[in-house]
Amino acid sequence: MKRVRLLVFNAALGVLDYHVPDGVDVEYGSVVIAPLGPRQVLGIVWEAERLSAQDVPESKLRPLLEVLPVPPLPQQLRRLIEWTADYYCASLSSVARMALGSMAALRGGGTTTEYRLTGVEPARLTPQRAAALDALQGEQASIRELAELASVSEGVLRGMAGAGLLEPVAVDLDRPYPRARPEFAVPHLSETQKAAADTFIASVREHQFAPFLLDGVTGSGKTECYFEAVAEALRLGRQVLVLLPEIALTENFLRRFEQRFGVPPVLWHSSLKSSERRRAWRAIVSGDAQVVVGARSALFLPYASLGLIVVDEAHEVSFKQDDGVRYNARDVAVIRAKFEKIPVVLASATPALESMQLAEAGVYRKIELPDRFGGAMLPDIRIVDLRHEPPERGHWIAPRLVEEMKERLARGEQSLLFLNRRGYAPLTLCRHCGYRFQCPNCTAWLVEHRFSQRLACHHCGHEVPVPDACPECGTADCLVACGPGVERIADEVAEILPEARTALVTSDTMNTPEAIGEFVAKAEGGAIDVIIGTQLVTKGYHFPELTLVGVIDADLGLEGGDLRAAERTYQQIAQVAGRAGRGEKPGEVLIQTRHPEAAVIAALANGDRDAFYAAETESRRDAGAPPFGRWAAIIVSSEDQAEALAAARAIGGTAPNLPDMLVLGPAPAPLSLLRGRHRFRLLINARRSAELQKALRDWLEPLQFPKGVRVNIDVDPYSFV
Ligand SMILES: Nc1ncnc2c1ncn2[C@@H]1O[C@H](COP(=O)(O)OP(=O)(O)OP(=O)(O)O)[C@@H](O)[C@H]1O
Ligand SMILES: [Zn+2]
Repeated sequence: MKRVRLLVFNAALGVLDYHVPDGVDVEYGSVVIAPLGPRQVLGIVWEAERLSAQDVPESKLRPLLEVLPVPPLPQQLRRLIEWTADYYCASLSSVARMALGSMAALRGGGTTTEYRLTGVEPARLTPQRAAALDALQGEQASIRELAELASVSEGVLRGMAGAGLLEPVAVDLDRPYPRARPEFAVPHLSETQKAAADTFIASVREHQFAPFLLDGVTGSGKTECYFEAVAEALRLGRQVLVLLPEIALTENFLRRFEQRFGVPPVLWHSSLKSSERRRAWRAIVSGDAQVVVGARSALFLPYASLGLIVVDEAHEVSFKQDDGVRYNARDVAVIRAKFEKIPVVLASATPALESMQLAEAGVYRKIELPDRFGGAMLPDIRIVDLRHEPPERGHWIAPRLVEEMKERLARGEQSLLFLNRRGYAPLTLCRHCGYRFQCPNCTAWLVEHRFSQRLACHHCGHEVPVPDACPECGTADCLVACGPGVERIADEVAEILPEARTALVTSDTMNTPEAIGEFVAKAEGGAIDVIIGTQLVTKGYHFPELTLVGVIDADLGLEGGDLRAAERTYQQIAQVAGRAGRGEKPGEVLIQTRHPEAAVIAALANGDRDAFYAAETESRRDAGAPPFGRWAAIIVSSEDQAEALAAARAIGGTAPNLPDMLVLGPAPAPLSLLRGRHRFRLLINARRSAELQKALRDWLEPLQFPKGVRVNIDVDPYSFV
């Protein structure tokens, strides 16, 4: 090639042509450095006919500077990048960026320097050094990462290195990962499990596109089944990608994986240290990484020879990314499998309605595991009607649930209380003047956190200490906490069962792998009597002694204008209920509600999943909602309210008039102020036949907005705030 077209990592420019100097070898997919004005830019060599660019005469082309020493991005991945950009109305470069690791990873292996404590403990220390010594026990990372961990400046750490308190360690960036062993601990599968596993194994061997919906009740052994497919891919020397919805779940997964295959898998997520990131990326690209477990961002990496993708807890909404490229990793995983010609397994006990529909239509092959493993029964589910059995004044746990918890404690069994609300109380107000604490940057109340003694915004992170007096009227000791968060429930448990050993499980308390690991070990070892947690404890865990689950407020998720509220409530409660009675003892679930008549609550109480899906399907069909119709959202925001409104009106005013597309709005978003930006939304409801993305592009591309305005398109939105 003498002339190449590059996808460049510069949002404004996008595509540029360059000259290839003599003696330089490039292929499609090569990652290169090119000159751009006085600077340099990273680019990927792309098929010229697939990207339109300005025609520049040969003589004006500037030469490429360098081809980076990494394998070219494979063709299947380039097609996936194009598909994703097209489907989600995103720029190619923003999608392609997710395929590349750090610049350092692209530059090649070698070594990097990390630091760790030497163990020297001087007699006298500055408070900052003392704090750093405490915080950095057992850690090894770059100075910058350690500074962040210890909340001190890099200067302090450099000083400590100079004083011999920290020592440098050379880290080989390309050191290989230990090899996973498919025969390390082969389980004895039940007949149904074996049939499922054999189907997956055959499919891995075939190396053809095959989407599966693994629909198995909680505790049926879905993991064991797809592990057999992983084993087969390992035997064949192909790579496997397992996507999990949250980093918090990886800890548990790592342990199970290690028990089965003898070594942990390769991790990929946003909080890896830079050296781990480089090592993982390079191993993924070379094919050395056999099994990669990650959050959604692992989906776009340039695997050398992918043989299988698993999306576990595939119904989880966190597979949908809500900033940057607004893609749904579950859906893109299926598309990737198609381009790679491999099987993809979507595993869930509560599949999304969209997935069920695709299975029914024969697009996905449904594999069912209708029973729990080892003869365990699904738990008994009962309703506590809070209108007839209210908790005591100022309390949140109804008497019947209290009694059941006491019984469990007496028998040495575990209980789990679920409330999907972090903090102590969602609203704080002044008893004297009615003042409510609100976030200055967002349309949201500040949530009280008792442990940290702060009022915090869960949207932007704004925090203030809890004041002694009302900031409005100045009255002292007049603030009241309204409503419960998990911290408040934990207080109540301490009051009613003072002798119980409790664990509070939220993203505030379980924010490191160590904390999660410690919790799991304690819960499994019977050192915890009552677990109180948010959605973090609803899935993935297997505690055999856990026999009681209490849902504190089943109505919580049904409030608000979310189009998937009923489905989400169903999934969340069915999942948390699924933690009960997984061992030999039967489980029981009590659901506290004020709306026992609501279809979703009734379906849960009757254990009638089909009834729920049938009712939900009908209401979606009536509303033209997915999977029967499609939604897209346009979110317009600016720090200036008038500017945002004007832009939203301009968009609304030029809305296309198409027979298969209905445009609603603009209207102020429910979160009309978020991180200091004023927000307006338009919602588009389209028939399946509509060319939705094309219509959106034709509509929005000609429009021009002031610099401060952001216009985001959200195709298949999950968030309606
Ligand atoms: N064939 C088997 N042999 C031994 N143990 C098994 C087998 N199948 C499942 N188990 C055990 O049963 C428990 C439940 O299995 P697993 O966690 O895979 O279920 P799951 O379907 O993923 O459940 P959930 O959806 O609730 O997370 C686990 O502890 C698992 O190790
Ligand atoms: Zn805020």
